[in-house]
Amino acid sequence: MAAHNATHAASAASRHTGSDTEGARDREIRVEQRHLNRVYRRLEEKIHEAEYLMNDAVKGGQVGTPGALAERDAQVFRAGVHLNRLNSEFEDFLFGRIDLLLGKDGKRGPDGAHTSVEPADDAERIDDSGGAHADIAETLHIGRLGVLDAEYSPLVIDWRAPAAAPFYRATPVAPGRVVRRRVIRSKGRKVLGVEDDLLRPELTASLDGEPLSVVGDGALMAALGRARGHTMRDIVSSIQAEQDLVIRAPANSVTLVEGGPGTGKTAVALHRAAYLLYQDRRRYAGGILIVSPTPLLVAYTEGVLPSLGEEGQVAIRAIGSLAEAAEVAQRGGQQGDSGALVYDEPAVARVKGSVRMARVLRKAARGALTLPGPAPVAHADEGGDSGQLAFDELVGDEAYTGDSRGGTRAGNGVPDRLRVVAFGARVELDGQKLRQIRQSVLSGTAPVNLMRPRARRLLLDALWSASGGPRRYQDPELAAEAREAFDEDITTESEFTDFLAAWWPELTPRRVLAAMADERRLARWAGGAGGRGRVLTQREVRLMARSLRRLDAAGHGPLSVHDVALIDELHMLLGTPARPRKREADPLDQLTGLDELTTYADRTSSRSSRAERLERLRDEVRTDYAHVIVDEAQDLTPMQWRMVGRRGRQATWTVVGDPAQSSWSDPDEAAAARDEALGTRPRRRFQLTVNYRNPAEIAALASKVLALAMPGTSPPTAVRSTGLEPRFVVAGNDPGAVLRAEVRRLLAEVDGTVGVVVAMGRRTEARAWLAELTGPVAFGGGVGMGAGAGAGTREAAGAAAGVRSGGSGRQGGAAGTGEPRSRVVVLGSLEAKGLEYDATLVVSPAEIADESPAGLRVLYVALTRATHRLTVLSGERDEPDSAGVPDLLRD
Ligand SMILES: Nc1ncnc2c1ncn2[C@@H]1O[C@H](COP(=O)(O)OP(=O)(O)OP(=O)(O)O)[C@@H](O)[C@H]1O
Repeated sequence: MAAHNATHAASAASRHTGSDTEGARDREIRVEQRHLNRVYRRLEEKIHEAEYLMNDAVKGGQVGTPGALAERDAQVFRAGVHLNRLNSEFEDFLFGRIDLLLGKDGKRGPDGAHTSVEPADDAERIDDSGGAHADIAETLHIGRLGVLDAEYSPLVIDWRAPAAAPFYRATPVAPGRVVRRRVIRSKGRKVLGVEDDLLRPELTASLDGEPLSVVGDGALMAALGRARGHTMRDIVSSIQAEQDLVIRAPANSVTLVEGGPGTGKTAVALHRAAYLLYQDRRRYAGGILIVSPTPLLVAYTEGVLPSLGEEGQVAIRAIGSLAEAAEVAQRGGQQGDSGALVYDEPAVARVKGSVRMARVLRKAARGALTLPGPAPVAHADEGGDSGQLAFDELVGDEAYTGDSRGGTRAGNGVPDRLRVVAFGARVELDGQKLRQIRQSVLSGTAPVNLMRPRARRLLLDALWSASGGPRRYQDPELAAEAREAFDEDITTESEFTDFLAAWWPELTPRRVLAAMADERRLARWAGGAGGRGRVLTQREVRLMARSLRRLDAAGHGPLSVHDVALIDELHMLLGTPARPRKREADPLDQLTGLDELTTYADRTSSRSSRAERLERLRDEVRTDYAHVIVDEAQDLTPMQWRMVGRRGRQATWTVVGDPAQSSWSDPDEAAAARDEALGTRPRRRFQLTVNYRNPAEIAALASKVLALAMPGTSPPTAVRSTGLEPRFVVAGNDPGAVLRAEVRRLLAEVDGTVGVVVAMGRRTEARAWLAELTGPVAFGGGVGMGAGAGAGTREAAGAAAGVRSGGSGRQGGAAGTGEPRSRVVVLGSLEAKGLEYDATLVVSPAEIADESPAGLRVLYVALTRATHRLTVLSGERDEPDSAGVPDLLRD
């Protein structure tokens, strides 16, 4: 390659940023418009082809053999899918273009583009004065789907194809063949704008004999400056090189991605899912699971994959709705299918999330066999200690001491004696014998509900012995016959079947969890083997038992986010029969080859509505995903890692997170659980370093908290600056009035959303303070710590998610109307995870920091949510200085 000569940089390609910008821009827009018109003409041809195929197939299948009919169905289906896809208009179907030098070899890939990454040796010419010149040898347009023209030349390259990689990867330091990278903004069939990056400024490049034109300031800034919508947008047109490396990383292992706030981890995770499906659709037909921390973040992000043409095989689930839907959803309650929305207070969350719970649950799953039959529903008082459950006075295994109060039932209502009549004689097993049998069965390792057949067999053996049967029949054959008749005699008697149902009941995870609301019982289950080594302290037992009193005896009632992992663990220990998985065969897999214009979304969207598909995903018990993506991985507790791990035993993984934002108090314990979930698979690590969300002014303030929370950790570099410093205000005697005034101020300053982030325990109060603001305010999903599920409705989650876009909201919708109703969101600090707002108002940093052992890291999250403006409101506890700057945020 010829050496680059910096002295020619100024005279290189013609950059239009001055007064001639508009003319040049219009000219370039016209050029791209012509190309887009060609693309749409080609798409229309494909639509006609598809329609023709469809009609032809329908006609051709009127008569014929079953084989011909099947062929017709396949053809009709395929054509329908085409039509469906082609008819769906993208906001920006075509979004990129790269102009390339001649490649090293002349080889072309399947999409018709040259494959060589490096330029040919003679791609550049050096003139007498040492200046480098080159002709553009190849121009590629990048879009959401690949389109070939009638001669099989590429009109549009799919963004995930190898040929599109240079669009994302090329930098001025390592440009490869790329001379100019262009981002094209279009809506439907109309090109609205172009932004260029020149990657070889030292080169004088020409295209078709004309100097290469360069318009605008570059793709990224254009993308970041654009108004944001109500939900997360894809970043397909401005993926940066370090992000692209993650998106396209090979998936045969574990991809671990770390990066500070706003570095695009969530965006990258979503694009990676789309990329993996494109790369190997057959392999990922097994499904991709994306685990998200909150329903709010799910609602915010779930539109990204459909915008990339993918959704059918990707399930985005909040960690609180990951367990089997039937277990999590409460009947007749507020939760519906949003999963758990209740947050436990930090001390309780710490107990429930700890890996020690696995030992407690193992004991509970066995011990719960001696719970009485379903107790009458008794709703506990949510608020305090007064909630007593119907089975509060009951005791567990210790009841079996041969004391047979009440005939055949122990004081706890569980039978402690079995009396049956066989062959006309009464046969009986006493409490001690029954205990022996139970212990013998429980010495096995099978799930408790699946041990019942063995328990039944041992009971029959014991009854046979007690009846004297073995002594009466010397001849083995006669003995076997008599035993068979004996068993049949007994097992058809209701005494026996009723006994078995009560003595070895089928347990549900909810019921066992609810049983832990009894402090004495829980203390026993948490007692450690042989009374040695208590698993939970007395205080932990008390806290946990109290938190479970929101469930009735059968386990109905709202689950907390942390309860869900316990339910899932119990599900495994009990072996509640799983509903069969309704796995869909991909009908196109059987056809030859996949057309460049189809995706799985095509194939499914013609068959069922999106809602139905989501419903189906929710109903499935999936333990065999092909790839698992964990977002905000730093927040998973050890028990949650166990739950997620069970869903990806055979999977490859992508794990994205930021230790500095972890709300979990014991990162070492969580890391050990994570390692166990990921097993011995090799790891590939990536670091994202650029903050695309926060302006430098806000990032600088947040980095002060980072220095306290994680000394020695470098914050990511903010990519832009607004000149707007964070504002500090002291609440004084009337915090409500000050808060309202500050919110009004922010509403006037930004066009879009305002997120008010408060300590979890302050949410109800903050909501009341803001209720006086004109119009109601949307509140974050979730409910008060340990309180009822008042605000945890789907509507609240939806409303909050709907306005939480973090963009300026100028794109229209309620955010653009100036109505406070849908522009202000009140969130607890834990609910703010992953979200972003145009402006954020953080109320009392000290209160947020003091709320849990991980409080400083939670505060770091709160301070990094704003895309434009940040206000910090301090109370006395914050010890603000004369400028209102709280102690925690001073230098
Ligand atoms: N390459 C990019 N081009 C345009 N916008 C981008 C790019 N990368 C990230 N962004 C934007 O930056 C914002 C932050 O991205 P994202 O939420 O994925 O970051 P994150 O690392 O998950 O943050 P956090 O850790 O705070 O949750 C989003 O608005 C996203 O669209």
